[in-house]
Amino acid sequence: MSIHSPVTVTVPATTANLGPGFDCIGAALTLYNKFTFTRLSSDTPWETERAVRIRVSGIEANQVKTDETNLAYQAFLKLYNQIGHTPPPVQLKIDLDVPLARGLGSSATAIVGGLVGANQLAGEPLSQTEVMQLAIALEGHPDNVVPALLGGCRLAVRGDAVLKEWEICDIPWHDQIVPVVAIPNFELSTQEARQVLPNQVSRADAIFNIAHFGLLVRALATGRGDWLQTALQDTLHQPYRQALIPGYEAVQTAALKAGAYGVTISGAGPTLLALVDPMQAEAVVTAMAEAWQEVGISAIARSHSIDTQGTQSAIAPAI
Ligand SMILES: Nc1ncnc2c1ncn2[C@@H]1O[C@H](COP(=O)(O)OP(=O)(O)O)[C@@H](O)[C@H]1O
Ligand SMILES: N[C@@H](CCOP(=O)(O)O)C(=O)O
Repeated sequence: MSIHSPVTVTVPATTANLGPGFDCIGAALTLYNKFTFTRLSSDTPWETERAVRIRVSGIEANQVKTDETNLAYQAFLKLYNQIGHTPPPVQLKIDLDVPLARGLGSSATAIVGGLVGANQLAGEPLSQTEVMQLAIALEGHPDNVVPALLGGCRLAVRGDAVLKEWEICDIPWHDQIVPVVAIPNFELSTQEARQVLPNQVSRADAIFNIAHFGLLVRALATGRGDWLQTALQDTLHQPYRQALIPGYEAVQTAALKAGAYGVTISGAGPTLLALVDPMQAEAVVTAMAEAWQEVGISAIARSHSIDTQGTQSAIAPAI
């Protein structure tokens, strides 16, 4: 069997929405999934039956599909379809550190990992912007795939008659604002968490979110932690999703009591995100994990940094 150079794609987790920025803003975190694609020649027996062989390791590995319906492989196929080439048979190794269906962008890592891996194997026919557009189309919203691909905190604005394509803005994030995530041991799929949202909102709610989003962006840029509790308030998704997250109130209260600037749902949940001063990070981590424990739910809490690199790919020497 001849095996070509493996391509390893490392994709960061994300925390999307950041309160009032529903479906628009997200930040990459220093927590990663790895996707390694190895193109195989078509002269081996198993390859005549199956186009892909998938191995998954790391946390919750047994929950990830290992057949053709795997999301990273579907994204891989999408890119080949887009460029009009027949996808080669591949071996895909996935190493997981991002927990599934917790609001930390695991699906975004799979989509970005599959697209970038395919683009590399195909000799980079698509630009990063074209890959990003495919990723947004596959995920259905930009706020996790864009920071996963580009790193940092990113605002995505849909194109219109003037701006033909998505406009992506880098949102400055002050180094004295630390993200703490508290991840409970139950899943909440993004699909389920979107089903509870109303299709229409009132003018008052729209104005509320516009004002709070402006405050959020200024607070993140300037390090005005005292603005964050207010700035993270939202009327578009959080009021409807809280009921899907047992322990929400208790964990939020505990984090604020321990000194967090503010608390919000990470992505579609159930992970809760606290923004904190670096000196308070440890106390907030402990308080959030304990508060969840007290309502009978085990949880892992930890602080991260904002990943500024985005998705990285590396080609290993041919075996
Ligand atoms: N590494 C992966 N490989 C393949 N599929 C994945 C991977 N990570 C996540 N997924 C798919 O995405 C689903 C979770 O997506 P979603 O509900 O949007 O949650 P999240 O908030 O983690 O993105 C998983 O149930 C799985 O089907
Ligand atoms: N804006 C989306 C974000 C989903 O992010 P994820 O990390 O939960 O996939 C939403 O809130 O539905």
